Order: sequence, then C-alpha cells, then structure tokens
Amino acid sequence: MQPVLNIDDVKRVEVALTREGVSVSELMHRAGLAAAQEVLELGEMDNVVVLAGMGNNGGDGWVAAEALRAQGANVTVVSPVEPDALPGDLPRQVAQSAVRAGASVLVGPSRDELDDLLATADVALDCMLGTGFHGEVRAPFDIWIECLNASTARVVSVDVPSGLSAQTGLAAEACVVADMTVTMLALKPGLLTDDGRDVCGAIVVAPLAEQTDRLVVDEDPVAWRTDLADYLEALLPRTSAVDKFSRGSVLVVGGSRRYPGAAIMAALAAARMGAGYVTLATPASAAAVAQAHLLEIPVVPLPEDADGTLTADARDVVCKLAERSSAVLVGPGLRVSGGTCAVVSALLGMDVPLVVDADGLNCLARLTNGALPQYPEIIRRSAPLVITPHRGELARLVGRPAGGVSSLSDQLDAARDIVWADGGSELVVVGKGTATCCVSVERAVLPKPGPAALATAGSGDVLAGMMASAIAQRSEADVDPALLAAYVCEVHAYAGTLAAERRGSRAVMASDIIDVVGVASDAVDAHVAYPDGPAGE
Ligand SMILES: NC(=O)C1=CN([C@@H]2O[C@H](COP(=O)(O)OP(=O)(O)OC[C@H]3O[C@@H](n4cnc5c(N)ncnc54)[C@H](O)[C@@H]3O)[C@@H](O)[C@H]2O)[C@@H](O)CC1
Ligand SMILES: [K+]
Repeated sequence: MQPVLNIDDVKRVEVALTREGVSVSELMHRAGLAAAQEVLELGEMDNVVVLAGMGNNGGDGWVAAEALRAQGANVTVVSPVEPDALPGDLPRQVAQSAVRAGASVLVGPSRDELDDLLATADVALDCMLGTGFHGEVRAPFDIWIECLNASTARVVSVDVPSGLSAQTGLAAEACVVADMTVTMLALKPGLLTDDGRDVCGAIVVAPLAEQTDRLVVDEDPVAWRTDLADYLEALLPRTSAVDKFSRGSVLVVGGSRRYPGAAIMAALAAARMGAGYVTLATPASAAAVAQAHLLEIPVVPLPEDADGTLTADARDVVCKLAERSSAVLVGPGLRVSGGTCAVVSALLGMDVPLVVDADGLNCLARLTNGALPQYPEIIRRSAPLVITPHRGELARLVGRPAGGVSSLSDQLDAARDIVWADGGSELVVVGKGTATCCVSVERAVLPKPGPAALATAGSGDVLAGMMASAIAQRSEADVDPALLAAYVCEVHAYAGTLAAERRGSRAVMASDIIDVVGVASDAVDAHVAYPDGPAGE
C-alpha cells in the first residue's frame, strides 16, 4: 500500500528530513533531478520548455532544466522575472546555476511568444505552482496555463499540476492538465480525487531520501492507497466443496411501494458476488413486483403502512430471518419513517454482520439526531458493521450542513469522527465519492476508483449488495474489515469499467454493472494472484 499524506504532514516530513541532515536545498536538487529523470525516460525529448514559478516549485524546475541541459536537451526556462530578481534565495541560486550551465531563459513572454515556444517543445515541465498555491491563479500563470493546455507538448507536472489543490483535489479555473505528475515524498489526497483524477495523468512518487518511507509512516498517513497485490488476504473463498449455505447467506431488507427497484438490484448484486443464498424482505405491496424480477431469490412480504413503507411490526419477521443469515443489508429504497427506523434499530441491536446503506443511513441519522459521533452506543456491537454513505449522507450523519463534505479530505475527517467515537474494530465507514475511502479505527484504505460510468442511479445499491455478500462469505475469517470493504469497491469499480466497455461510457445502468460483477471479481482475483493477469492496471 502507498501512504497518502496531508500537505501539513508532508511539510513535517520535510522538516524531519532536514533534522536528519538532508537540507531543503538538497531536497530541491533531488526533486529537480527526479523530474528530469522522468522526462528522460519518456525518450526522444530533445526540446524542453520549463515553466517556472517564483517559489520552490519553480526552483525544482530550474534544477531539472540544468540536469536536462547536461544530458544534451535544448532547454528554455520561462520565468516571470529575471533569475537574479527571484525573491527566494534557493530558487534564485538554482536559477543562476541553470543559466550558467547554458539553459535559455524567456522572461515574461507575451501569449504569442509563449505559444510559439511551446509549439517547438516535445515536453513541457510544469513548475509554476506547487503545494504553496492557494486561491485562484493570478497572472501571468493563468495565461501560461491556457497556453500550455492548448499546446501539443507532453506535460509533466512537478509535485502537483499547477492550479490544483493537492489537499482538496479541487482545481482553480485555470489548471494544468498533465500527462504525468511527479510528486515529492508521498501521495497527497488531492491528487487522487475530484479534479485531481482528471488533471494529474500518471502519478509517480519521488521519495527523495532513503529515510522518507520511515518518516512518512511516523506522520500517521491520512490514508493508504491499495495496490491489487494487497488484496490477497481479502479474496473470497474458492473451493469446490461447498453447498449453497456454506457459501454465505444474505438477507436484504429494503424497498417500498414507491421504490421497489433498489432492493431488487441489491439482492441480485449479492447473488452475483457469490453468496449461495439470498433472501429479500420487502413491504408487502412491493413483494409481487420484486418476485417477478427475482426468479432465484425468495421474497418475503413484510407489514407496511398506507404509504407502502415498513411498519415497526416488521421487526419480528426481519430479526428471525436475520438470525439465520450470515450477513444482512438494510436500507436500499426503504424510505425514512418511524417503522423503518424501528427496523434499522432492531438490526443494529443484533449480533449479525450488517451493512447499512441509503435510507438505512438516513434512519441512522434520525436515530442519532444527525450527530452519530455523539451516540456511539447506537452502533456499538460485537459483529461487523459497514456503513456506506456518499458525501451527502455522510454530512447528515455527522451533523454538517448540506455540501459540508465536499472532498476526500472531508470524507476522511467525517468517517474518522464516526469510527473514533465508536472505537471498535468491527466498524467500517465506506465514504463514497469520486474517490472512495474505507475507514476503520485501524486505518483508512483507498481502493482504486472506478470510472465515471459508476455515477448512475442504483450503482450504490449494487455496491451495498456486493458488500453484504462478501461479508457473508468471509464471516468466519479474520480479515481486516477495511481491506475487505476496499476489495469489494475495487471489484465494483472494475465491473463499472467492463460495463462501460460493453455498453458505452455514458450508457451504463446499474443492471449492466450487476451483469458483470462475476467476471469482474474473477478478473480482479486473477490479477491479485497473478499480477500479469487479465485485469491490467
Ligand atoms: N515539501 C518538500 O519536501 C519539498 C518541496 N519542494 C517543492 O516546493 C514546493 C512548495 O514550495 P513553496 O512553498 O515555495 O510554494 P510554491 O512554489 O508551490 O508556490 C509559492 C509561490 O506561488 C505563488 N502563489 C501562491 N498562490 C498563487 C496564486 N494563486 N497565483 C499566483 N501565484 C501564487 C506565491 O506567491 C509564491 O511565489 C513543492 O510543491 C515542491 O515542488 C521541493 O523543492 C523539495 C521537497
Ligand atoms: K506544478
């Protein structure tokens, strides 16, 4: 797994490195050399343009320019001011050195001059703004960024694409779209989520010092990004000596007269993920339509009110069914009422592994007055509990206003508020967004995110069904619950990719994802076990 650090923690690692004898100047040299090395590895990059800013990110660029010049490249550095006029000592010194080594300099070019220069470039190094960037991009960099994005040069961003917040992943109006980002010391959350996913290109981490790995771990990484090989312990069992019950049984409690489909999709996804036996319990007036869609899955009708949502009387039947299940999913299509809240509360009180999604989460928010971290006793239990909120649901659970969870950083913060208040190792918060985090009291795991095709109605219901299915199949095993949840997200993401290939990237519907869950999990498993297998990176 690769550690992900908040920007403040990256700065602390930098300070710790200087304490261990690696000066900031030395770090800047190594950063510039690391960027130059990546350019050299692209091959045949004779004409290089370096767009350098005024701070240390610009300093990295001047070092890279000198190194590429030494390798025989034609290098032109574009700077807003003369090298001698750079305000910071370090950037000024490395700039003067690059000039002495023969790098050409173009100071304060007009838009046309810059366009003409970039037209001759094989590769452009983006060293305008790094982690010191904030707010909207000011001149001249806003114009430089426009020119760079319009050019045909390969773009390598140093540390972070200029204009992107490496913390939040939100891009300013002007933001470089890179082919590759060489980031220093460790991954940062903003590179992995939201706009960061669209503008970073391939991400390469340059550790810069042999002590870095240790010092990064000392800073307690905000998250860990998985590689496929990390899932080996999470894979679901494959054995021929099984019957349908030993493969895990899942109970899905969901649906309402108004929304019967969500629970149907969750039940189908649970079956496709490999559970041997799935049962759907749904309000009576949704049961007939559900059964018509589910040939292999028994549907149990439950007591309902005049609106076709569950009443509290449904508790007894649900709990009896739950006792016989290896895992339960509650929530999809349920709606929020006194009756549905009573059912969710009863399931939380049992010691069966439980996944709570969608309206199950909204019931949970109501049961805890929108302040789940203040009522940890409501979710404290001895069996696994996985809650799968998207950003809006997560905000409601922790009492933030609408829009109050708007980045991966926010997701991680809010999820940690919940798991730390609970304190138990049985709870995982799967915070869904453009990047999904699986957070337990032990650690936060980031599976590789799926394609935009997954942003479609019902996709979350499918994930929830898959999650319950995986937990049912691993109920006896001692697996890190956050890793198991991340594995399920990874399969869901790959199923989204396969569905997009099959249907077209804008045409994917949730049922298309369900259709390929089986082949997606086979492909992910094969790739985990044999890294050159069919799933590919
Ligand atoms: N953290 C580390 O360990 C290392 C950091 N290094 C580099 O140092 C960078 C951080 O350096 P700095 O802190 O000097 O910051 P940056 O170089 O990222 O940015 C600072 C400069 O950008 C300007 N700026 C900020 N916001 C702006 C805006 N909205 N519009 C226009 N200009 C704006 C500031 O006035 C200042 O001149 C990193 O991104 C990395 O490239 C490397 O040199 C070595 C290792
Ligand atoms: K940059």
